[in-house]
Amino acid sequence: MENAVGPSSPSSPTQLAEVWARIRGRLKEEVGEVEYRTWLRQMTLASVQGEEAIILLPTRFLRDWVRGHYGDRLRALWQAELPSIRRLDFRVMPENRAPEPRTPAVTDPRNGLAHDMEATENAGKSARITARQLAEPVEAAGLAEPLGRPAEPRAAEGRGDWSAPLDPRFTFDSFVVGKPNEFAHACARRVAERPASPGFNPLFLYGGVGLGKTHLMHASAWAIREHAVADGRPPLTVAYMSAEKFMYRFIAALRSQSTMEFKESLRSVDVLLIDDLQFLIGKDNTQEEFFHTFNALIDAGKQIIVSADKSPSDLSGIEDRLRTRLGCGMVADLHATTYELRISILQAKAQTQGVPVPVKVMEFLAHKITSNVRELEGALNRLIAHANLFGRPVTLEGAQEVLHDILRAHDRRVTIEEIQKRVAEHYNIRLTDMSSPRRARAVARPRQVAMYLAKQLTSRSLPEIGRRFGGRDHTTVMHAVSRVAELMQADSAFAEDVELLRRMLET
Ligand SMILES: Nc1ncnc2c1ncn2[C@@H]1O[C@H](COP(=O)(O)OP(=O)(O)OP(=O)(O)O)[C@@H](O)[C@H]1O
Repeated sequence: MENAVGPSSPSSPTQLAEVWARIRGRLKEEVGEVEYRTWLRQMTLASVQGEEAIILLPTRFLRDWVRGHYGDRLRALWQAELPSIRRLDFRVMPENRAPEPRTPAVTDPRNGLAHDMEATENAGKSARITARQLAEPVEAAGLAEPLGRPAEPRAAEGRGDWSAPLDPRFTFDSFVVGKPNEFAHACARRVAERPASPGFNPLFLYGGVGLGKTHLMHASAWAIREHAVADGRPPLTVAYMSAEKFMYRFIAALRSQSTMEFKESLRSVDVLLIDDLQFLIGKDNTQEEFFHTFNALIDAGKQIIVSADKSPSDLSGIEDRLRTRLGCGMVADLHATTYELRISILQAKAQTQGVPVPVKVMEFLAHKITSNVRELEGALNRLIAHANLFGRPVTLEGAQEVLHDILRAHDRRVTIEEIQKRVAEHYNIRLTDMSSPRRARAVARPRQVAMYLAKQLTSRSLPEIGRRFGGRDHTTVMHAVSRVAELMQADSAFAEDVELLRRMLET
């Protein structure tokens, strides 16, 4: 591995990794979590050679997109960190590289209609395929390929931009089954085999962050589509979107007086996947629209799969009639991972990447990173990227060094007192006001922020948090948490403030 040269070069691999982590962190702050997760999360730094940093992406489509949309910004961020870097070279990860295209990439992928079709065709599971393409004709679908091969790009047909791409990595093949997720997995498989059968419609998947809800949803959708193709049935339309996106599309349709079009486009799908339904809590109008869409699809014998962080009965803030409907199919939860499942997942992921990872390192990770699979996967990817970058094997010592920041965050327990102190300082109020009965907004809002952060950053229950804030009731805490979440959605400056506090508390 060649490091950067020049006066501002990092002197060690760890420093370079830190530079890269900072650049990613900044970009994430600038573009926001959702955009970052969609387009940028899969970037890997391959090497720094002289004036050039080489960045890898899993597909040609993503490479072109990232280069086209974020290339300049990334270069500026690199220059701010290491002025010696003058160029960025975006490449497709070698194992995913596909032959050059016969046709160029087409149209904006955000409209859910088209992308670098041939990259998808050639890269198989490594490419992103839009929901629209799931509905491509059978002849073009290629039965031999698990994901099918999309047809030639069509002209945009104005189906709206309500559907997001399914993630080609999220299949049943890549899902590791263990005790905590076996029931949810069995349900998702059952739905994939016989969609829209009574008792399994809707399928409601719930569980904590990063435990595989989205993965299972997408896996079902891929499989439903494959089965239809294999049985020679007409192609199915699968639409996937977050509840948040549903709301924004709905609002946009209201504004542009095109609600009929919105309704029709949604009601014409065969399978509807809605992620993170909890976002609709307190959004009564959107809930109502969703309720009607839901009923229309179920009545028409279409499959719906929904994910959320809580079971239907615990989704307070969602109208009763919708909660009842959501719970009337199959409800399956994903439990927190066990040590055994974490080890199995690490083994599977390391094997896919083709990099030997010593058992000791896997045990270490499985012991240390217990929160969710996303973090576990992220840590492993970082180790592997590091090993590739510097041409060294993965070792336990290396892992401790490379992951020191993640491990520190996991070792660290933020206390409610620290949160109160930090928030009080930030908003310039007295610490005692955290537990005082004062209700003036100048103190009530910071208090709500502190309650929200206490819920996010500690494992304390709502009643316990309430007790620490001057003996308040758990419903007050609950209200504070949803109010702050709502304000964060509506006011980006406020959201930034809260995120900043969270970061300060986490480090
Ligand atoms: N059992 C598993 N086997 C393999 N990979 C898994 C498993 N569970 C989760 N993952 C991986 O962990 C990451 C996070 O999973 P996913 O996005 O599905 O979580 P989620 O429950 O939808 O989280 P969120 O609540 O944040 O939306 C994904 O990369 C997914 O592939």
